[in-house]
Parts: sequence; structure tokens; C-alpha cells
Amino acid sequence: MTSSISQITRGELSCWQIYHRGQTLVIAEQGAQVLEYRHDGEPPLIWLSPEAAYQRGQSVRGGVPVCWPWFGGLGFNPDAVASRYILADPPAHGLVRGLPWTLVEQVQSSQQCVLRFRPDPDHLPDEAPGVTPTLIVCLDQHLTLTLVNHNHSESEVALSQALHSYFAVSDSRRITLQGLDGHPYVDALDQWHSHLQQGPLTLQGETDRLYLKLGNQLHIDDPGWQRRITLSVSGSQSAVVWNPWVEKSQRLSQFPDDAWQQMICIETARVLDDMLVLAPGQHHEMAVRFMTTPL
Ligand SMILES: O=P(O)(O)OC[C@H]1O[C@@H](O)[C@H](O)[C@@H](O)[C@@H]1O
Repeated sequence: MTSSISQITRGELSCWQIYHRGQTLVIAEQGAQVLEYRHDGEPPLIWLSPEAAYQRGQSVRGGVPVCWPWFGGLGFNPDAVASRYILADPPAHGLVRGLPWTLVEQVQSSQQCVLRFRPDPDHLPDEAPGVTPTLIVCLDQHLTLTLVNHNHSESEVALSQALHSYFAVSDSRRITLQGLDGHPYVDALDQWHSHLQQGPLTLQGETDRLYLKLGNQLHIDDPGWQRRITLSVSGSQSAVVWNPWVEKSQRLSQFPDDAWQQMICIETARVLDDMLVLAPGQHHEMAVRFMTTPL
């Protein structure tokens, strides 16, 4: 069997399970959230919490939640993004990760399997900007995720977004992140001050940084599993690097206390000065391709 696609359920969530050329991918219709991704015979590439709760209206811990039309806490976004929303209690990471999305197109061949999802317009809150997001999930020899935005309104729209990818690693204390050297970052754990990355990043404690002015490749070098994960990116120059470490892990939902050792988030993004500003009629694509090679 080279390729198959089937509908499955996980708890309350309806999902697609795709097997294609030695790769298994599971995507929930809710949030168009990739939940699992692995190559046969390898450890998973994407981390999914062993305590994942598959509940309607709640993002699943792990996988690749889509953060849109703002990333993180609304108040930490540039005014151009935050000022359009008047919400008493704006949810972290935007409006769509717990919403139903619709599978609008499915194309399958021996070479690739492509699924396109859009948030169900009936569920989008009134506050959502006049921009339609589409997530294109393409599985060929690797997995590529593309977040497309089309501004169909008559005014300029500013937004921030992220493909909040949780990667599986053998031990987060032993990995090295390459591709950040010489790039500026804002440290959410140091009062949002700016710094410059010097050398590769190895994690020493809780990490929550927004890197800017990046090139188009980042790598996670994992000596324990003897593998390099490469993220090849287009349409984005920012990425968020996050690991909750010991104490924050104890406060997170759907997250075992020691799970910080098995994951690292590198979130392909458009954040802070790299926010997306779309003129009326404008279309934009942000894409990330995940590849593994032996280290
Ligand atoms: O618990 P949530 O809302 O999924 O967020 C998880 C983390 O997501 C990261 O992207 C943020 O940088 C962190 O600050 C945050 O804690």
C-alpha cells in the first residue's frame, strides 16, 4: 500500500489519517491541527502529548496548532494587530485553533496527498478580520504546511500568526538549534527586551523567544536520535522558540510534568515587526517543510 486516507475519531474530534510513502499523518478537522506525523521506522517528528484531551473547543496539546489572527497574548502584539479587537478576555493564540475547519479540497495521487482546510465561516466570531485563512497540508516525500491569507475586505488588515509546531526530541537538554546565530530576538521571559543570538542555541532553562530577521532554514540537531530536523521556510522571517522547562510544565494543561524533556516548539511565524500587513485583495503564503536527515 503506498497511499491511503481514512476518517477516524479521537475522543470528540473527527480526524483524517493519511498513510503515504512510509509516512503517517493525523489531522483533526478542529483547528486543522496536525496531531501526528512520523516516518516508518523513525521516532515521531511531531510531538503529541500523552495526556492530549480530544475535546471540542479546546486545542490539543502538541501537534501543530494554527495561531491566527494573532499570536500569543493579544496585548503583546503590535497596535496595528491588537487595536481592532475589543474583547474582554481575548484567547491566547487567536480565534481559530479550537474552531471547526472544513476540508474544502482533497487531491490524492501516487506522488502526493494535498488537503485544504478553511475555518467554518459560521463559527468565525464577528471580530475576525475580513481575511480568509487556508491551511494547505501537502504530503509527498515530506510534509509541507502552507498558511495562505487572502484579504477580501476593502481595507488594509494587519495580523500575526504561527504554525505552532511541537517537535519530538530525544532530550531537549541535549539538542542544538542551528540557524539562529547572529539574529535578533525578543525574550518574553526578560520583559520583552531585545537581544542578539550568539552561536547555536542550547536550552538551559525555560525558553520563550521571538526570533526576527531569520533566513529560510532552521535545524534541530538531536544527537540522542542521531537525526537533524530541518525546517525550510518561505514567506516568514520570524520564529518562536519555546520550551516550558520544569515549573511551567506543572501549570500547563494536557502536559505531563516531565514532558518538557521530549519536545521543543519552533513556530514558523509572522510576529512583532514581521507581522503580516495585507492590502485589499492581497494574497500571502507562509510555508514550512519538515525534513529529517541522519546526523
Ligand atoms: O498553552 P498555550 O496557550 O497553548 O501556549 C503555549 C505556549 O505557546 C508559545 O507559543 C508561547 O510562546 C508560550 O508563551 C506559551 O506558553
